[in-house]
Amino acid sequence: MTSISFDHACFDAAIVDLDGTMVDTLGDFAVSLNHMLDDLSLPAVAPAAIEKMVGKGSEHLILSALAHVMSSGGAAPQGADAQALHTRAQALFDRAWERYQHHYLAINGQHSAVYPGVVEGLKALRSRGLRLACLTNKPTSFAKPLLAAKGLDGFFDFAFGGDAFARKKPDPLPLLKTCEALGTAPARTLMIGDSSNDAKAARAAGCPVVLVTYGYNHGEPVRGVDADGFLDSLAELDRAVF
Ligand SMILES: O=C(O)COP(=O)(O)O
Ligand SMILES: [Mg+2]
Repeated sequence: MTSISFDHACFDAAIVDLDGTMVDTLGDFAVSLNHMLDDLSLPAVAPAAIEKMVGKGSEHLILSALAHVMSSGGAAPQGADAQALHTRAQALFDRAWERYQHHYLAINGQHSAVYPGVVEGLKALRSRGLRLACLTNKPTSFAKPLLAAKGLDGFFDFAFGGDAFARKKPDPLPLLKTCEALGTAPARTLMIGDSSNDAKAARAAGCPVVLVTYGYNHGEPVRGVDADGFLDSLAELDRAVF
């Protein structure tokens, strides 16, 4: 159940996160990363480990996966060992990114599913006259075909990826730029996400923020994050926000 209640007159627009909020993309991440690791003759990484690495963009995801398998998936090394591991992972980055991009674009959406309640929630927001933008940390070239493949693109006036602006969430810049594109004030633009990244960016930008309880929050309980409310399904937006 939801613990929020907003008057719809509070909002002119909503900014909606993609991975972990609208689409469960863990399968796409696992397939693409493991093809990439195989191309580099490195061992595979389990989806449970990948889930904790998602949300901070592709560069972070690739470096985390490389470091994870290069440390044999054991306890994260500390201090000088961690630095040495990061340097080794960084040395493989360019080749890894090229392989990852190749594989991701080849399978984009095939191992992913729209979460229950998403379409109902987006329809409710639109029917109240809110403008919508999708704002994700994944590259725009991955995000746009994914939204189209899942039939979600028609809801959005804009779709911006992690490479659309100079900095990614949790920096407030992408939210402020998205509000600018939408022509709405941050205080009247609701952020809907699944992680502390979304909430921190929203707080710093001055946007109200609600988080879904089913996504990826870097392996931490999402209800511990500072947000204005939590939703078990975007379908709850119909009752919670209006
Ligand atoms: O890190 C990613 O690629 C996913 O990011 P998102 O949760 O902002 O959509
Ligand atoms: Mg997310």
